[in-house]
Amino acid sequence: MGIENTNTHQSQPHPANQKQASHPDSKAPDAHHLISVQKTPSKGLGIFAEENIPRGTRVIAEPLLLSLDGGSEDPNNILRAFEKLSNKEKELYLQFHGFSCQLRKKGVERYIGKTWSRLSSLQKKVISIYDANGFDVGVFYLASRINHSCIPNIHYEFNESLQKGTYHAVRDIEKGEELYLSYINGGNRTREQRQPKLDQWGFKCNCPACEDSEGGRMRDKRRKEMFELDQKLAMQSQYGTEMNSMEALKTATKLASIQLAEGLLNRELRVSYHDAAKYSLELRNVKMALLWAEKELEHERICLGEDHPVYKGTFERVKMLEGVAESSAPFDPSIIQWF
Ligand SMILES: C[S@@+](CC[C@H](N)C(=O)[O-])C[C@H]1O[C@@H](n2cnc3c(N)ncnc32)[C@H](O)[C@@H]1O
Repeated sequence: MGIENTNTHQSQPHPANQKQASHPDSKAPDAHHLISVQKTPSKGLGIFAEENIPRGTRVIAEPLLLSLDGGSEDPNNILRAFEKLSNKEKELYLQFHGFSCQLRKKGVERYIGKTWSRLSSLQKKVISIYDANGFDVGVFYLASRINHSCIPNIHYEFNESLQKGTYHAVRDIEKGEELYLSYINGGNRTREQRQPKLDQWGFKCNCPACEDSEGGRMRDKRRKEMFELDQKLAMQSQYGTEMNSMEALKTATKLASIQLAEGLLNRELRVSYHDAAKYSLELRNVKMALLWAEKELEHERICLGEDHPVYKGTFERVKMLEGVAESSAPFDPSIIQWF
């Protein structure tokens, strides 16, 4: 397959595709040999599967290229982080495409005390590259090339113990398919709620959940249903007054079943499994709680991997629940606090 770069080096492969020579962490225990960076028709560069990628594969595990110390709202943190990079790293960073929306530019002006137009062109470039490519803690050299879809096939999470971002396939991905992340927590949100958030990245999403077609409208109807279920669960978790435990359990399991049917296999599904385990325990049904907690654990194995601290925490909880399920001691309500 042809590999192209966006700008002046058309005849050169994208540096991230020169796997042995240029990847900043070529010893990473991941499967980045299964992917390549390519030009897309309308989204700039993107990442594509060069082979079939089975569900659960850790496609990328990479350290940050630019790591933020402090929040990204304050652009001074971004400028300071850039200054700390080596010349080679600065060169890699400056290859990215940048975009800052009007609202962001106003925020930058407040922090820096200068109008956007009076910033140096380097300052504007460094900030807008961060805005278009930063994934919560910084910018990744390879993974920041992954485009957005509201039905993503990849899950991103930062792994503190590895000090790397990990990117896992949440379903089987076929050779030739593009890899997608969700840039927002939009699984339980309608198109109208998602797009204003995506405006910050400067594009209109055209994924199957956003397209203006009968299929897109059906998906949106189900997102509306998911949003309502999610809101009920959020109120329940905050105030505990919305429903009784049985209704809350039914709400969580209904939400999980719609998420599964819609192919939403990311963070939101994990939360639904977790809620289902919690409300099963409130009903003092330890065996059912264990079944849901095992689903949560399996989901985390797929999305995060067994070396992630969150997976390890859930693993411990499952072990404790197994012990409780096997014990003949009376139910101890304090175990509900595990959730
Ligand atoms: C994290 S970067 C992704 C890589 C980028 N395409 C590139 O060429 O380097 C985010 C930028 O990619 C583009 N992008 C990502 N997802 C998109 C989508 N679904 N539709 C159109 N553009 C998208 C937007 O320009 C966005 O600001």
